[in-house]
Amino acid sequence: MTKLSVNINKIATLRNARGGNMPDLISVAKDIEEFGADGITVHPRPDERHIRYADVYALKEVLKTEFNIEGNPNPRFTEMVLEVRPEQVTLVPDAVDAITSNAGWDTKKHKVYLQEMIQTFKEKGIRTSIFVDPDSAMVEGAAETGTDRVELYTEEYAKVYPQDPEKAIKAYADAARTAHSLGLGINAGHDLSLENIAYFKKGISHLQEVSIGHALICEAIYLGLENVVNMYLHRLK
Ligand SMILES: CC(=O)[C@@H](O)[C@H](O)COP(=O)(O)O
Ligand SMILES: NCC(=O)COP(=O)(O)O
Repeated sequence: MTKLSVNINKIATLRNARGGNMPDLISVAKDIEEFGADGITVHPRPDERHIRYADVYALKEVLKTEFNIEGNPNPRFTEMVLEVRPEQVTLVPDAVDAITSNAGWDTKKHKVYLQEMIQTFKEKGIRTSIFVDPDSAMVEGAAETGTDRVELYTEEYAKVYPQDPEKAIKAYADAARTAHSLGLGINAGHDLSLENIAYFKKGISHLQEVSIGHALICEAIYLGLENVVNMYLHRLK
């Protein structure tokens, strides 16, 4: 069984668009858990353009499933994660102005830094995961940091999948084999969707968890649209 952690960044994006509290992030997270998801993921960014730091503390109070906090472990992020103590922290090397995550860690170059950060989080009992490209050398570097898991950055898979699924999965299957042989747990995420998730799951053995946000929220809007349009039409009769 692969766990599904729903990334709710986009719910916060929508809420922030009007400055009020609609949709209510906390209620949505609780509902997502009720609907059966295995966890909730958030990725607070320094500009708080979607998830706010205050949201993270509020979520911790109510969540019953696994809480996964993603981000670049700058001092503010690190302090928050250590206070909140989620089940999992996923370290992502995103630049302050990045529109979204766009690369995995160079685990060789940043090995000492990552070792220190991983130890800091693990001392508080927080499971750790390092965001990496599907590159066995980077997975090996991650293993040397002492992390519990890696998260395979799946944007490239999602991009290539529609033209050539076999080509799209190859590097990920190799990287996952390396990770498993080194005793690392395997997570994956970024641009996974209803279209590409089943093939990914089939091709990656020992896939423990996927975190999915952007496509899942788009799909939820689209799949709910006909129903809601009809509910309005009914009220306008
Ligand atoms: C770590 C990762 O893969 C990201 O997909 C992420 O958490 C999404 O962040 P945004 O919602 O800010 O694009
Ligand atoms: N770790 C990936 C994640 O949380 C969600 O990524 P996306 O589905 O929003 O691209």
